Amino acid sequence: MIIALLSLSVVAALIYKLFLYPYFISPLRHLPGPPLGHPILGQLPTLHGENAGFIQKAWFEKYGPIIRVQAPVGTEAVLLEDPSDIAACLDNQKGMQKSSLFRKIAAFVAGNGLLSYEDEQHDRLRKILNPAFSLTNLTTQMNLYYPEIISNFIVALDSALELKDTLPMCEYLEKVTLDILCKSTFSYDSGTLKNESKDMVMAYDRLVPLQNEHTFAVLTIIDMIPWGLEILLSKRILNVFNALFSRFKTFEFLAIATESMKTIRRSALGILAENMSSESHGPKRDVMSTILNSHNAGAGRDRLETSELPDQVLTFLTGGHETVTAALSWVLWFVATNPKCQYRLREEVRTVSGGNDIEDYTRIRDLPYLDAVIQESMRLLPASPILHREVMQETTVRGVVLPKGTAVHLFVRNANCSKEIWGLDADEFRPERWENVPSNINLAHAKLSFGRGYRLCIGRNMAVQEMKALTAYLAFNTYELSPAYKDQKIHAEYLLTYKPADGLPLRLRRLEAM
Ligand code: HEM
Repeated sequence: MIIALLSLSVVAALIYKLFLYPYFISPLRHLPGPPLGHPILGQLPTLHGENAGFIQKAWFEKYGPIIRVQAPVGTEAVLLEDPSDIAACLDNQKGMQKSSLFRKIAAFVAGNGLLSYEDEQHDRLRKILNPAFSLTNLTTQMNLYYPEIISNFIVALDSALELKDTLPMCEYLEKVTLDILCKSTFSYDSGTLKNESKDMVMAYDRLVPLQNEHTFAVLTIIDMIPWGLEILLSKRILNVFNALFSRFKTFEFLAIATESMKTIRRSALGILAENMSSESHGPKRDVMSTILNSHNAGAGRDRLETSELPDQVLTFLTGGHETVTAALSWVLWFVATNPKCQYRLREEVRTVSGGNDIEDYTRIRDLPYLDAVIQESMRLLPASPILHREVMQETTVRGVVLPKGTAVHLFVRNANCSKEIWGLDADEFRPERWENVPSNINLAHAKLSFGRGYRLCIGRNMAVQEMKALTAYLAFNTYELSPAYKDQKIHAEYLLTYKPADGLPLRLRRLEAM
């Protein structure tokens, strides 16, 4: 009898969620939008994938700048693509916050930090961490890896090129960006380019592939059960049931992630303890050492607890590695497929290089065409093409009242390609557009690839600096890049970052010494 009643309530709840609510009750049901899609998954399969952002372009063209779609299991999402709407949402700290599902997942894979916190916790941490990313500190951090790690990259490419002329560029970029990130954020030699097997790097390598559709599907479904995700991802449950999880394919990722995170936290604590010791601490100027200095000097709320430190390392790894790799991959793609741009870039870099390398980074930093190429690549193919928000307090967008709890997807990639801002050739790669930006263009709306507002990417300057250094010094000063095969097209995938799905094979030819 009880089982029959339970089954009946589940069926009734499903009918309500999947049919009654979206078609007859939802206050957003009158908003234009595509058909509700798959009864369980809704439009989820079209929201992610190879052409994230652009596949929905047709929807925006057909239904207007604010549309409603069905997300999994009866949940709804509102999609926005207009740059000023997106900017307003990102500025609206009280009304909209980062989606709670994303924050729970971020807490699981990156610990307690900027990616998972909101409100006071976020404001406090941001205030403590901001100074470590100041422009003065960035220049010092640059000296920690430039040009040494970049030279290691050249060596790795050169030795691979002895065997073949086409290389999977993402593999090499992932290595060099991890080495750079570890060095500049906590003075750690991760040794990835040299294929050294370090515990922390191996653990991180096991963590990255878990960012896949399976993981997101399982976590999204469990999040639909009240407190489901909070309980499942609590430290106690993960520790006690680890062995059990590893026996089931569906939950295996939980066991792998838990073990990897433990190793990363343990290693990070060891490295930070060493950095804190008096003799090594003084001269170090990496991000974590700067934070540790204020940690030692600060008091009360302005001081990070020692227990909070390893999670900052995890946050920087999660926020700053895959994103830079993805963004750099697209720069290489555009340059390889635009010979004129490559020629001009090389000519510009030559003006500041002596011989085969550029020892002084400050000479690269201000090169206008290099800057334009990076901006243009990040405009067209941003590493984070969609930002996810959840309405916290009833909010009005374009005259539409969005009730608390509504999921809002902000299509940054579409906004970046606004014809109103950039004109009819907005979808084309044309770095020259950045050299003379008309004064009527609102740059604050034209540059959303690092987000905006209180959650604006904390590592944006570090990322651009690194991208400029690698682009100028490595690829174009010494190599000629071209597609790996005739009619090569972009094969991309999007989950947390938008990146090449095929590893970005490119042909490289070493140029004669200049
Ligand atoms: C090209 C490379 C990068 C891109 C495209 C990128 C993009 C973004 C975007 C769009 C956001 C805002 C997310 C939102 O509002 O939901 C963000 C936030 C963040 N990024 Fe980046 N990022 C990059 C590099 C980095 C680097 C190098 C680091 C650290 C070393 C980093 C650390 C973070 C952190 C911690 C946040 C959260 C900030 C907060 O909520 O206060 N990112 N990033």
